[in-house]
Amino acid sequence: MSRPVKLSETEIHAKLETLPGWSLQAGKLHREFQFASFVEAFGWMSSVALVAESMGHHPDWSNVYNRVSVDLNTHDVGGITELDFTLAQRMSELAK
Ligand SMILES: C[C@H](O)[C@H](O)[C@H]1CNC2=NC(N)=NC(=O)C2=N1
Repeated sequence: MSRPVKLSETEIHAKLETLPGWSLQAGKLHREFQFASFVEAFGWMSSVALVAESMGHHPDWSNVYNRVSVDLNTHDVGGITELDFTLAQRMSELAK
């Protein structure tokens, strides 16, 4: 696969307009997800894990009971790329 391209801050802010709930925090795409229960949160994480593995692109995340805190960036280029926006979109869709 070709190396993903690091997006500029202007590009990131423009693309964030289309992603409700997500923001730029400490150079990463950030969102806090909340679910009805631990089982729902963990079930969502399991679904996301399959998507992430198929993309070869993985979230930084942590889970406390029914909440999951997510940060996305592309370690390989030290910034945010289209891969992060694609994963963010899939995460939001799976949480609906
Ligand atoms: C070789 C492997 O595909 C790479 O190290 C992938 C794995 N998952 C990854 N996930 C994230 N978030 N960023 C990466 O740069 C990255 N690189």
